[in-house]
Amino acid sequence: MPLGLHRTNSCVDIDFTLRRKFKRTAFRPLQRDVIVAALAGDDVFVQAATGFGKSLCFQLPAVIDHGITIVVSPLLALMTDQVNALLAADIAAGTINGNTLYEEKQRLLQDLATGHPFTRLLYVTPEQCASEHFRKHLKVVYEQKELARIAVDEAHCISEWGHDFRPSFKELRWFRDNFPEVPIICLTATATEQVRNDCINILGLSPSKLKVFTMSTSRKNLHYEVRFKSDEEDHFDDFLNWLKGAHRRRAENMIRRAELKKEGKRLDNFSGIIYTIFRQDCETLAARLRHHGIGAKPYHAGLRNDEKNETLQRWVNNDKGYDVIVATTAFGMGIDKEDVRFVVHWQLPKSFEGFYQEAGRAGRDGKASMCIMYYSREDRDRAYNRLSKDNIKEKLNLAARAKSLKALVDYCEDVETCRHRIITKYFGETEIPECEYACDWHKDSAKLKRAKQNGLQSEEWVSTQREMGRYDSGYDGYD
Ligand SMILES: Nc1ncnc2c1ncn2[C@@H]1O[C@H](COP(=O)(O)OP(=O)(O)OP(=O)(O)O)[C@@H](O)[C@H]1O
Repeated sequence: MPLGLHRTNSCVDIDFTLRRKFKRTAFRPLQRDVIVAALAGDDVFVQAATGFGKSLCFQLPAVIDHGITIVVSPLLALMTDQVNALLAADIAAGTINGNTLYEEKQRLLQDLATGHPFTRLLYVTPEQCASEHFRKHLKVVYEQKELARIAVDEAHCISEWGHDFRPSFKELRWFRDNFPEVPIICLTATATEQVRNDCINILGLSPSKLKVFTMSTSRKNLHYEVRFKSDEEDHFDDFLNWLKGAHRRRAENMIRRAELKKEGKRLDNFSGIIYTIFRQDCETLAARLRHHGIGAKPYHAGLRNDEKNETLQRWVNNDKGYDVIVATTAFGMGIDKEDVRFVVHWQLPKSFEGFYQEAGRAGRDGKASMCIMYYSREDRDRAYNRLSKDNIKEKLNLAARAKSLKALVDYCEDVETCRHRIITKYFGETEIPECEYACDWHKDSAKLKRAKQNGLQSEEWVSTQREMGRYDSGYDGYD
């Protein structure tokens, strides 16, 4: 007899659980269908925009179903954040990762060893899943028919064609090989068709029982804009003017003013993230902004853990002095702060998907938010340069990464197309996304063309400078 669970759930429970446990009044489009498929025991592949609400797609079934759900994620911040939120909702959840205290880890392992765990959702890293000790415990749970489901978050990490390939994700195939009846749900915001196929094949999702849900990657409340620059000028003033302008407009808008007052919010609490590539930029840029009265703080891997935690917490709480975080890549992934009003890329990031995910930290409450990319041809060349150096170190998926970077450069250089359209097309969508003046091209295409003409150095100038060795890569490693 197969060791899978006997499923007797009825859809009637779903709305009740949504309201009672998750304190939400209605599902977002397709969330219900995903949850119904998961509860029916199907394998599920979900691709949906950043901020769509993918977590609910495995959390709600985990609460309804009998047994434990193992959630595999590469993002430590996400695990802690989600576990805390679940515990606050009185749902038994835990995480085992590199930061878990010894006692807590032992408690969770003992819970598994009973075969009938009390924990409903256990968040683990892919590395943890590869440990023999952990696997032994999971087998006990499986034999007791208490292993409800495996959820693989950020599933694109499985594919060598993904922007964030992690070899440890490939080992997750072990679940299907050892627990063939236990359904798997995998979720991502960023998968091209190739990445999607890789996820399905590598995890061994069964074609006969697989439900694929792909939703548009489009986020219509995000306003995308590219601002052109060159090495010859500092774009700090351009950004400062934009930010001060946003503060001013808030102050002048009587209705908004009254709303903020009622909510007890500061006028200058215009929360945002600036992504930079270099640690040094985080420090200097944050200091320059502070000098101009902006509450800005740096965040990078060179800071102490307690400093980073304090900065993150105070930014999430909207404390004065913590409005803008100047961070190296990947800051905020897994942090569910809903009122981020802008995300700025100070330089060209290293992949299209990385750009999309980082920009996607903005406007998770559905309100209009800005995503500004500062682009120069010198930055473009430096990005290609770093790519080749990274590859010397890692020897990993160079072709995929070069393709992704090229797509991002094309996005920046394109002054003939809606930005939302470029993004959805990259992810293989054919439908034209809605864009109501939510990109620089739709707002004023002639102005955009002029800005490119005036703002970028010509290719000839860039190549001459390169040949003369006038700029180096400034590269000291990503965080
Ligand atoms: N049905 C719903 N009604 C209201 N809010 C919801 C609903 N579903 C999810 N949310 C909220 O939406 C926010 C985003 O959800 P979640 O963190 O799961 O996004 P995500 O799809 O994983 O995005 P990302 O890929 O960017 O991490 C959360 O605050 C979550 O509580």
